[in-house]
Amino acid sequence: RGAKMAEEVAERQLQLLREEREAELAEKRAWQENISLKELQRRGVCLLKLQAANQRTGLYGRLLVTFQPRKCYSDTELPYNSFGPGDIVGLYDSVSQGDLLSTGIVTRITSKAVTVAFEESRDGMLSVDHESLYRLLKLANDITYNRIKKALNALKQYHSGPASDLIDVLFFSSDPSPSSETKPLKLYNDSLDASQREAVSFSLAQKELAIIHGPPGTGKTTTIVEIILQAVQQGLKVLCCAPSNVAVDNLVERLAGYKARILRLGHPARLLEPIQQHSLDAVLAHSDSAQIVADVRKDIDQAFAKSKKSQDKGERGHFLSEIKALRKELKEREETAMTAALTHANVVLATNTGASSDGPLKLLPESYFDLVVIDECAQALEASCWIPLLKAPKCILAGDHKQLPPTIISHKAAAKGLSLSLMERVIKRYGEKVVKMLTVQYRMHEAIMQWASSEMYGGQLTAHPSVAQHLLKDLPGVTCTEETTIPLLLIDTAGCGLLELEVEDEQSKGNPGEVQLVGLHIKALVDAGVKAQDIAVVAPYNLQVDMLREHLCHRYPELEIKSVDGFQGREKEAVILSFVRSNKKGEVGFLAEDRRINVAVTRARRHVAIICDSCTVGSQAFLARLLEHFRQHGQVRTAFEYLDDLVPENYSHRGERQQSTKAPAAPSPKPQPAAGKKPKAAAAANATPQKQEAHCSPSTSRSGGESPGTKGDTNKFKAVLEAFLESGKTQLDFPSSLSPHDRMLVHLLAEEHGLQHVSIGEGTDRYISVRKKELGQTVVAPPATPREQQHPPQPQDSSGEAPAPAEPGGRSEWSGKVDLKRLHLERVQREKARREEMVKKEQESSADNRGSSSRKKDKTAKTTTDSASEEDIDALISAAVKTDNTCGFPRCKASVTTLGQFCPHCNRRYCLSHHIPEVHGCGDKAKAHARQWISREGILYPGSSPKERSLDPAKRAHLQRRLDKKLSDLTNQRKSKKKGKEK
Ligand SMILES: Nc1ncnc2c1ncn2[C@@H]1O[C@H](COP(=O)(O)OP(=O)(O)OP(=O)(O)O)[C@@H](O)[C@H]1O
Ligand SMILES: [Zn+2]
Ligand SMILES: [Zn+2]
Repeated sequence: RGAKMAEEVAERQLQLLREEREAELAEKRAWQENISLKELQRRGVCLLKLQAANQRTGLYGRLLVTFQPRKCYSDTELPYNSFGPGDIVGLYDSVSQGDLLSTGIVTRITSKAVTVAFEESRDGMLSVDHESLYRLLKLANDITYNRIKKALNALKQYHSGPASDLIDVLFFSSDPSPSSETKPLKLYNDSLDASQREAVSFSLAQKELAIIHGPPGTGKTTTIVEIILQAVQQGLKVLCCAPSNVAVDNLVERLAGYKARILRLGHPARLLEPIQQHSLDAVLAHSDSAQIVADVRKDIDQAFAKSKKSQDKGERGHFLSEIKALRKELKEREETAMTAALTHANVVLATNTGASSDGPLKLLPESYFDLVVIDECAQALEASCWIPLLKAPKCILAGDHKQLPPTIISHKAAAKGLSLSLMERVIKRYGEKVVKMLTVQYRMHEAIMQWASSEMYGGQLTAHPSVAQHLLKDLPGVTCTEETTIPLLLIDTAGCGLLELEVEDEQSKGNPGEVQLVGLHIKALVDAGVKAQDIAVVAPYNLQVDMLREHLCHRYPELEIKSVDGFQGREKEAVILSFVRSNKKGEVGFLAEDRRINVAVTRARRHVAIICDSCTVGSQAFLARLLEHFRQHGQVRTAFEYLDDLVPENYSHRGERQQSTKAPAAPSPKPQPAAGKKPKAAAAANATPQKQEAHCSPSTSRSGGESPGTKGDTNKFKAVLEAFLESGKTQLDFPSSLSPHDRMLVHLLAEEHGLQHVSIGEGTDRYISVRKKELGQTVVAPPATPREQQHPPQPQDSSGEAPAPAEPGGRSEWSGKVDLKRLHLERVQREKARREEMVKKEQESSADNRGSSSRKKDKTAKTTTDSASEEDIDALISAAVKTDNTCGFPRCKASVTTLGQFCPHCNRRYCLSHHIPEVHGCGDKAKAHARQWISREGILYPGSSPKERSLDPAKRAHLQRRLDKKLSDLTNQRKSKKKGKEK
């Protein structure tokens, strides 16, 4: 029955592969026909204008030619390309129109040269001269296809052989045999954790099949290496494969560290010595017969050179037949040496296709191997796994089927099951019986891991203590900033009008606004000392990847910018994700694949920043939960904080209009059609809270010019509020369908009209409620929403003197002028001052050692205790001002009588270089305040600071005064700065 099933599956796989092959060929054809060579080069699949730098004879008598860019300049590098070892390329004459000279395999690629191995062509010798220009084009890889096809045909006809029992188990015709008893193991690596140890002994004890499920960072390779070493110890011969050269090299490198006798077949992707020395080429070069083989090759090269020089046809023919004879001799000698190398090794490593029987493995007997190990099995086509699987009675599959499956060009073939990996197929059937999952991860900060764990891995992951709390700030050379001390950051563009580009192609989406935000966040990280090489920018769409590269590559050459799919298997200290999608329909396209998001997030070790439109992206439940996780456990910022020229006129009233002619290359969103706005205004007029999907059509305009939609909204809300003021009602609830931006408008207008307002409810249920103020009384938020805060605006004189007592219910003077942009500016300033301070501190510290600063220290200490005990803040301030007219910062002697700034958090005055809260130690308080404030604006969700609880009214008023004071100070500061600029 197993044979029957195997036959069916093999037949079906063959059919799907044919479809896939067709799709691949069609794609390559389309490239060649419709796309210019330049464009192909830009896409990395073509290299133009190459010169042959050198040629020699390699393994199997193949001609190895190294190509370099034309030597116009001394130090030319190859352009960006996606060529890799094992790729099939076509060699073309650069001048003539597309003459295919030969096809070959890339064997090596560096930044400056690519080496291609050309098979012996039927009609004699390929001749490459050193003057002409050539181009290389990646071709559909028919070697891979043919090898897979061959393996499937072999599977179809498999009657008896080493893999018979395994085939039965993998096609469910017989259950896995009970596992054997094993002695306790003596581990090679005794730092393995419990789950890894369990996986090792389980794998060794199983008869036919074991699966190791290794979630991100759980040491899957570490575990496999131990299993292989143990198997070798037991005298087994192991064939170890993976779908990609990179994954194979990874195993080679790790096994080499244990001095195992290993042999790497095929073309290592990496040129590192520890890997190269185990390649078949290198092993043969060191073998006994190496000298003879080398001599024969030299003879071939000489005969070849002579044949080229010779004019006489007969003479040339003579050389060519000599070469033929020499090649035959070479082949025999090489095969003898290869067989010796293969049998000497205990572990043979190759890609799945590299394990094909048309390669060196044909030299070994059929039942040679005892165990096949396939790493990254969830990323391999099942069909490709059958190439190695037919060679042994037992297999161990390792991988993570919760990450992305193999890339498949034909959507149809994928849908019909081609993308279902062997690993997933078998797990679906046998489950626990054959799987062990690794559960301790050594990569991510706990907060990053937690989401992936609960969404994808049944909540079973734990973070190893060595990584559980690690942050960017813990890296050498990185200073503490807001950005380097948080593992999760969500930069939300909801309501900011940063729409995705309108491109027809579902595959290529871009978002210039997000590109900008990525750039700003990178700058913040790099300024804090994070190395660009420790940062990755990951986007799900290639167009966005291109745009990000264009914008960022020259500034940060070390920065890696990749698609999610291209970053699988990798990790970085900091990962910035640009989700791209921002549209009214809530379309998320590619993002709807949970596994893609899982991969994207779990690349990060210490910091993940997601830049997205929470409105669009949040329309998908899985993504909504991701964003919610960030709100709960991370920090949330709005894009308004970053982009100065994004703040539309309505956010900053009275002549503070942004003249943002310097707006970056971004699509100017089309003005919203008035009709689209009507329902919202009508809903607002109805003024009944409705539970419906948050309506979040981006209603702001990037341009500083007229934005009819926004203006219209302002006027409508204004009218609604004015009607309410004249009515006898005391409370007006706006519907929850208002976008965050609209809530903000209402907020600002309410302030202008001296109305109190609260935002109530969570997420999409959130709505804003406006109330008339009763003099001398504070309206308290409904008890159901303890986190909510009113925003009673307090007028403050802004002279920098001690603040006047609060006047509840007074009309706000500054309300309209406050905007989120200010919070951003504030933060920028804080960070700047903080850095300057660090430098200064270093300089001061030496001087301090001898100087007597004790007098000053006493004073500071006194003020601290005062501030801690005093309740009457105003009294305290005047006292402090009287007793101390030098800066409150330890060791600073600057006078603050005229130029000081008051810190509302610690109630002290500081000189201009120390007044920033972060500089003198009030950073956390200031941050909490800023966040709270954003939350209250309704532009963001209140989850950003979950610890903030409802305060009693007195304390709240007190805090409010401090905040107000700070903000008015900042306003003044900005005003004076502006004046300064104008001069
Ligand atoms: N038992 C362990 N104790 C300490 N560190 C470990 C342990 N196991 C793995 N690690 C560390 O975790 C990191 C990832 O391990 P490894 O390279 O084996 O995983 P991988 O399988 O390549 O990655 P992934 O699990 O993401 O596929 C490495 O830095 C490794 O040193
Ligand atoms: Zn302070
Ligand atoms: Zn100072």
